[in-house]
Amino acid sequence: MWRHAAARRSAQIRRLLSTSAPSAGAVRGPCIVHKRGTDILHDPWYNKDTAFPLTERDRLGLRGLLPPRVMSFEQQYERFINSYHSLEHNTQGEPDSVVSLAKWRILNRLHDRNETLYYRVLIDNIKDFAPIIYTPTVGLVCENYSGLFRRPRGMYFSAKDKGEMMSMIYNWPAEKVDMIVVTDGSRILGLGDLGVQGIGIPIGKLDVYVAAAGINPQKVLPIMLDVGTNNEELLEDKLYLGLRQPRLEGEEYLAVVDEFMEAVHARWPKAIVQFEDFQMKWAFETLQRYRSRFCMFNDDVQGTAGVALAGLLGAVRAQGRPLADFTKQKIVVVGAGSAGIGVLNMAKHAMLRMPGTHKIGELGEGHNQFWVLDKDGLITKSRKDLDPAVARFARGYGPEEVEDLHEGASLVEVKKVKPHVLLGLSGVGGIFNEEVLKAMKESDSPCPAIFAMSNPTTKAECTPEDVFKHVGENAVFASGSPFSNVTLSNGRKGYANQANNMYLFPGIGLGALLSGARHISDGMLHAAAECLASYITDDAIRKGILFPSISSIRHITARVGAAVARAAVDEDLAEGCSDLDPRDLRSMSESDTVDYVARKMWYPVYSPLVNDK
Ligand SMILES: NC(=O)C1=CN([C@@H]2O[C@H](COP(=O)(O)OP(=O)(O)OC[C@H]3O[C@@H](n4cnc5c(N)ncnc54)[C@H](O)[C@@H]3O)[C@@H](O)[C@H]2O)C=CC1
Ligand SMILES: CC(=O)C(=O)O
Ligand SMILES: [Mg+2]
Repeated sequence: MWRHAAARRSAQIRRLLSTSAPSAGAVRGPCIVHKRGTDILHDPWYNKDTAFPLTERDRLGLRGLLPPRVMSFEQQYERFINSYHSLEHNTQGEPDSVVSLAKWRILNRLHDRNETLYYRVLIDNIKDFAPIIYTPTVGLVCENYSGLFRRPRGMYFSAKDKGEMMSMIYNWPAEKVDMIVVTDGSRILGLGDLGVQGIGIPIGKLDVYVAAAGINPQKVLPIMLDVGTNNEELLEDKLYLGLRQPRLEGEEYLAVVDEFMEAVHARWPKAIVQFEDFQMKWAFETLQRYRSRFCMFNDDVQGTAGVALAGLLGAVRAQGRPLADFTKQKIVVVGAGSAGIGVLNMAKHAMLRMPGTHKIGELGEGHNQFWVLDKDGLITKSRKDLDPAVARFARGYGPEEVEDLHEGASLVEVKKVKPHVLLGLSGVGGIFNEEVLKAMKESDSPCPAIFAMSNPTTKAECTPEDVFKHVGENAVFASGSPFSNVTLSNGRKGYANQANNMYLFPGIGLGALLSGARHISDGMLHAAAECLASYITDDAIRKGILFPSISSIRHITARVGAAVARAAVDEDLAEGCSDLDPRDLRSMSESDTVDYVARKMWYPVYSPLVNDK
């Protein structure tokens, strides 16, 4: 009996692994369009521009609406890339912001016109285009969004829509939505409150979801919750497109978010909701409020934490030490906001469960390898009105502390600690100045790690050039936004790693989706972080490479997604999805799970819009 069930299950797994392989025809399915003529040309999902074959032109009422020559997808692709390169050539010498916005416009126009071509060029050139659709350019786009706005993308729920959201959600045209990224615009990257203009962030994050996790773009939904803004400049700007009122606070604010979450859940109960760029108090409050009721996570708190943990473990390996020595690393974290506290919590948790720690939990709550600073300097227990989330990491400065430090000590004073790692999530550009970096020369690590994780580029705590010059060529470096590698004095490369939550959030979302997780647990998030940490080889680490290249993002995401899905199964949180029973997932080997996840990824190809016969 048992043997029959096992045989049936392995046959089912073979079927899953063989039938869902991406191939030109299978990827989009035989979608037969009901639209005709210009309605098709104006629908970016169906539009093929000059690549409509003659049969489709005849049968879909397109004859005469296009120039006569039929171009191939490859020719269209080449034409776009050539025009992109011409734009690069023609804007040489212009200020960076002008060039970046021009690049964003040309990509955005393609996105509006032809999604298949757009996502193909994005996937194939992710390393070059990520800085345009994502950080840093997306920050510039948000800052200028009211002026750049041409046509809407995603949905907008405002404080004025109270009581209407349950019906409004049905205005979204797609029947199924898998992935939602929502913001209230209150802390956009390190740029502060940008109100409704923050919609650029959910759009950019979901583009990364499509490119990295192969989420079908018809099933993603960027959302702005416009509860007002406290940005005076925007409130006075006549062109500002959001509500011109101060932000809702307290229960009024939560009532809007509650209603939105209920509406989403009512229409798409299995959709994953990613909270993005909420100011700290609401980031934590909403996470606690919703995480066990809905399948949601906060990327800034939880995604960032996993990426930083992978970097911190990489820094231990770079020193040639065993991973268990992580518990002895001295880590200075600058910024005690949603991201900084998220990182501290996860790193602390990882220390407590480090293999090699003789007894799980032997380090105990009192074990504190962290020195945390915020805008008022070093945080100690004598700080008044300390948020309980931060209090866990406050230094006591009782007799057990060796360094002569005090409440509010500056970053330069904290050098007495001789930290192994200096990690910035402060949103303050250049705060790791020459003096601070030179102090890191005294680090107890043979290769001090400097993580300047704030975004966008202007807010990075320092540059890789500064690090290799002032800390030394033995340092390792990572930043939230991309920088170029540096040529060191001996001709070697000084690696400018990118430590951005884009390495994890697509896999967290995809793993949760494919496993049909009821909610996203700490175990699933740890599995994601550990998977990323183990992706890099010892050889690469020795060279100072702590994170893989963004070019491998699909491969990384397949692995992370599989790790997350398997963790969901282990914790009995997986309910499966359309073609997958959680028991199938349980019987898959690790590599079969990775294959399965990779095969479920959407890949952009033109599919036939009419039946052959
Ligand atoms: N690389 C990545 O993947 C991610 C990067 N970030 C970046 O991290 C930054 C912070 O984000 P959140 O924590 O959400 O913001 P937040 O506003 O919640 O926290 C900022 C923290 O920095 C502190 N701070 C401000 N000025 C300071 C100074 N001069 N010295 C020391 N600390 C100072 C504040 O007191 C606060 O504790 C942003 O720039 C954001 O773009 C956030 C998430 C992911
Ligand atoms: C990367 C990201 O999520 C942030 O800077 O907020
Ligand atoms: Mg963010």
